[in-house]
Amino acid sequence: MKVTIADKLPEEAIDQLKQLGLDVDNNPGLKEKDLASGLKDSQILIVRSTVVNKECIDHSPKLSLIIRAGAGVNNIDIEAASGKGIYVANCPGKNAIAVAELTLGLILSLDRFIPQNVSDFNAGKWNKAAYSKADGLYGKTIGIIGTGMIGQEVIKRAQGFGLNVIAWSRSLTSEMADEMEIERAGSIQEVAEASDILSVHLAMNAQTKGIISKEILSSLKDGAMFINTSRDGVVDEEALYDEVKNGRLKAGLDVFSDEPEFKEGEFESRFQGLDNVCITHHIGASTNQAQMAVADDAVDIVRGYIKEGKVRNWLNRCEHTESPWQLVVRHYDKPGVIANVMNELKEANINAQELENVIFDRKLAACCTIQLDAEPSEKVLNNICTRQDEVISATLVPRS
Ligand SMILES: NC(=O)c1ccc[n+]([C@@H]2O[C@H](COP(=O)([O-])OP(=O)(O)OC[C@H]3O[C@@H](n4cnc5c(N)ncnc54)[C@H](O)[C@@H]3O)[C@@H](O)[C@H]2O)c1
Ligand SMILES: O=C(O)CC[C@@H](O)C(=O)O
Repeated sequence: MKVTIADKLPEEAIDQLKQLGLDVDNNPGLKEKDLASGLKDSQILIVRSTVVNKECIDHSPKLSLIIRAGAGVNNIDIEAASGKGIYVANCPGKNAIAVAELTLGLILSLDRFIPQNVSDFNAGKWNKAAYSKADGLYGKTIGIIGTGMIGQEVIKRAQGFGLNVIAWSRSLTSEMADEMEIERAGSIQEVAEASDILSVHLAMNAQTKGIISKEILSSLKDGAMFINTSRDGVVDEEALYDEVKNGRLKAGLDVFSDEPEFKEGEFESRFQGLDNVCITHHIGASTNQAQMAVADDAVDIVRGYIKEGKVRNWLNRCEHTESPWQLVVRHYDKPGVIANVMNELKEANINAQELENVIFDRKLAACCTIQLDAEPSEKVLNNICTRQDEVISATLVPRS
């Protein structure tokens, strides 16, 4: 089995994949356009930020598993993968601490002008007067949008700095907020109005696109900080640019729309040269600790897939098959038993949507659970049970 790695992974992870007996095509320089012609003979693709588009998926006949060595999966066309029966999995939470650490770094940098201090120092300029005008963080309010893995790590660290935390998240309950010792808000707007710092930690998808709108940004206090370490698309970047250009807001960004796809080289951005903006090179996840944790997780997903046929963190599984019936067939463990059951269902024009076969100790008997899109008749059930040397029992259970 072949695995292609289209981004940089630690050597240790590559060695572990080889030890699993895989043919490893380690090609960290591959870009979206290189993948578009497809992966001719790879069953597994591991990427970080490299875009995996529909063309790649449509032209990769053997591809069966795509692993995002990271959290966000908006660089993978999941819909196209689902249409071709390709598993998509990610490594959630493994880089959350690293991103939270950077988030606090951006906040401190903006408050204490750290990048400008260093840059002036290196240019041989001493400017203590200019850099002695920080506000300080203690006792201020940070608003967190999205209390997933990263949001929660940011909250802990912000509390360590003596910041008050107010948060909005679609699944944040009062009980959870009490446990985290934070204030729960009813809307993003409410958070923005109360915050000196607004930090966004949402996944990027159709519902979160532009969710930090012009209105949200304009309801931030004068001089407030906006921090984005999630994805550029969650914020109305035009509105953000206007707010920082006119000096009303400060921004700390690890993600922005004209982020280069290449790893090293010259580039231009309208955010360059603004003193109230601190931008990093999409390095939220890029600590050795996080990269090792993510890579270990990716290898573990591959291991589970090739050894047990199971994909951990499988993201594009249909949550509800809507199959109204479940057929539970206890049977003797021998060749052709399930094929014969399936044949009876096929003759009755019944579709089996999901199927799981498990085997019992002593390897004599097994149990096959099949989700069906229609109710089999008595006759079909009797036909299945007729083969007494194969089937022990067949029980039909309604799923609703
Ligand atoms: N800067 C970096 O290097 C870096 C590294 C890791 C992750 N990220 C980004 O940060 C994001 C968050 O990462 P995480 O590990 O906290 O993920 P997570 O899955 O734990 O949290 C995602 C959050 O987004 C919310 N969300 C998702 N869909 C939503 C919707 N439709 N409406 C409202 N809320 C929605 C969830 O409720 C949750 O609060 C990732 O998706 C990724 O884009 C960036
Ligand atoms: O791999 C990276 O460098 C970025 C990863 C990050 O954006 C993520 O979503 O996990």
